[in-house]
Amino acid sequence: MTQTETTSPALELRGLRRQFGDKVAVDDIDLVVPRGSFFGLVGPNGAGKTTSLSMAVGLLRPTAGRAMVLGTDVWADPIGAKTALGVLPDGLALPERLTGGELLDYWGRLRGMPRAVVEDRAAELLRILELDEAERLGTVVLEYSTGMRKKIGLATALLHSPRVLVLDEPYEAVDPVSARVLTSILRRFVAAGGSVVMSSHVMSLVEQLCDRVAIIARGRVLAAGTLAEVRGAGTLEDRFVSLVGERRLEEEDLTWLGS
Ligand SMILES: Nc1ncnc2c1ncn2[C@@H]1O[C@H](COP(=O)(O)OP(=O)(O)OP(=O)(O)O)[C@@H](O)[C@H]1O
Repeated sequence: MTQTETTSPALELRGLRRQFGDKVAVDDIDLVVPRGSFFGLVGPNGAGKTTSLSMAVGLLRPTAGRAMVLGTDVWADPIGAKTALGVLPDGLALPERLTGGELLDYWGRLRGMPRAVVEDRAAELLRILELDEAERLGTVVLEYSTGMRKKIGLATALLHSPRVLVLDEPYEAVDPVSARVLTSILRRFVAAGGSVVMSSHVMSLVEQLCDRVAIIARGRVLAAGTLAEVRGAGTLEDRFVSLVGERRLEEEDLTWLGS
């Protein structure tokens, strides 16, 4: 490990910006995720969470700004940064005609991992994430349910034992039993010195898991800091709604529904 890696934040976003035509999806975001944190990124639909995370991990080129993983610039040294990263992107495009085990084998080889290590870890991940039955039946990813796809995506993120995990809505579509397993995995990962950045719409989950939070809306950071700093005296949901603004259904809205 280099000096920079031991002292730099897990993730650092500086002036990160992304435009799609005239639309500013991410508007000069600055965020620092200290090493060893469990960081939650929350915001309403279309806030810019996926766009920010995609730029942070080298999947989407920023219009401006920088993203650093353990001090390594993601865009200047993509291989260096990606070695340290485990990523669960939004809508992960997976090779559909492979079984989960074959997919992990392929992924491990892409990362240059020894075959035996990949085999052992893949078998363990499939068992722990309860994908082993599908594997035994030869189910290919094309036939996976939404939650199963999420789980095999998580397995690919974990396979090479990264130091920073960046997960876009990892709990979405995952059943409660598997969600508990995932929580144990992530907590153990952080306890062992890893760092997690995850986006979620489930405030209670973020409150339960994360020690640091950022609330973003319309491509800007509205609040960031420790969970206690961000939520203040109320709940995270209270703070979220007060910053983002509440929308109510008026009496005259949708009167045609159910009439
Ligand atoms: N490829 C694209 N082309 C044009 N606009 C885009 C593109 N990707 C994202 N956007 C826009 O950028 C904004 C931010 O989108 P983004 O997917 O980052 O939001 P999000 O916070 O992840 O939302 P959600 O919670 O609904 O997943 C939205 O207005 C979206 O329409």
